[in-house]
Amino acid sequence: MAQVYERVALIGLGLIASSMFWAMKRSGLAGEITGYARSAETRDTAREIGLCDRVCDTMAEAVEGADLVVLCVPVGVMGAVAAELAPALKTGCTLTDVGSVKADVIAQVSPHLPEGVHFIPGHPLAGTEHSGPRSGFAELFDNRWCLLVPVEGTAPEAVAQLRSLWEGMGANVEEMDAEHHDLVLAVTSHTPHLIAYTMVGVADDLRRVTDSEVVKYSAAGFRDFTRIAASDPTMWRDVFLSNKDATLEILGRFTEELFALQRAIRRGDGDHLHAYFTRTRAIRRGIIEAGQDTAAPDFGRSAKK
Ligand SMILES: NC(=O)c1ccc[n+]([C@@H]2O[C@H](COP(=O)([O-])OP(=O)(O)OC[C@H]3O[C@@H](n4cnc5c(N)ncnc54)[C@H](O)[C@@H]3O)[C@@H](O)[C@H]2O)c1
Ligand SMILES: O=C(O)C(=O)C[C@]1(C(=O)O)C=C[C@@H](O)C=C1
Repeated sequence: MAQVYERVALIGLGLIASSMFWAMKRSGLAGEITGYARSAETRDTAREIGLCDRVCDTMAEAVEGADLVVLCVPVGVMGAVAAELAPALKTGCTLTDVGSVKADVIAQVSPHLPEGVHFIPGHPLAGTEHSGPRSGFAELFDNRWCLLVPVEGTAPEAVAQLRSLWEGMGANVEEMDAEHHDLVLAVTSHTPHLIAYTMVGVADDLRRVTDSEVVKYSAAGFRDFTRIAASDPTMWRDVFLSNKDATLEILGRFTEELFALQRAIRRGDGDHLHAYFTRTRAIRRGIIEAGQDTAAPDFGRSAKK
């Protein structure tokens, strides 16, 4: 595949940045890829494992001369990071991010950007419960969605170039507006994570009553919850604070449905339960038929942590 950008800078060297690096290298999508991480330990690890062509000790050095700069940090610090690197951005470059929330990131980052920089927020719908520079892999984005959220007036050529990069990394690209993105993700990703965190917390409380039986007899459904609830605490704290309104809206609806199911159980209303589960089963089948069963490919990584 042809090169899409001559110079790319990755800011924050965790799961998503490292996966982008390996995916770009797999298909020769970038000439030189520089990287910056806040901690010296992460920079040392990156150098040790060959993550990035050049690992820089300052953000300005990493960004200097880059045609594409990708913010791969938790959503709560996007604004501060953008403010720090803005003076070093090359005129005409594209700045994007991979954050899980879009409206708040746009509000944080936009005020810091100089004229002549194309800001195109993005979000790959792909991840795992692992984090850090060693957790990335080239196949992470294969056949996954990447949502781009261009702000009004963005040059179409800049959007097309970023789209080519994501397609080259294996993703299917769609454009969406920020508010819609945040509501959809509150339903499909953010609230499910909160429910998983809660369920594992409840089981942990119960463990005190049942000794270690929760772990010993953990069934497949609960184990899936524990995988999700093992996700990075900083990332997810920021997601909920950042996507507050949409998450609260979906949680409100969730609570209403939960109460209705609770009442059906108390009243012995099997018809209600059966009809509800029949409806949800059809949704799962629809996802599989559409080829969107999003179980993350493991590639042996679960053994790594
Ligand atoms: N993990 C997922 O499943 C997933 C999927 C899609 C998008 N995202 C989004 O991608 C972004 C990165 O997530 P990740 O999973 O790669 O996280 P990660 O924890 O693996 O990596 C985050 C990196 O950001 C660095 N960082 C943290 N605070 C910083 C600061 N103030 N200044 C500079 N660097 C800082 C960390 O040191 C780390 O290197 C987040 O915004 C997240 O919402 C995550
Ligand atoms: O597979 C996982 O572990 C994920 O949680 C990935 C997942 C999600 O599907 O909810 C998590 C957050 C992102 O912003 C995008 C993807």
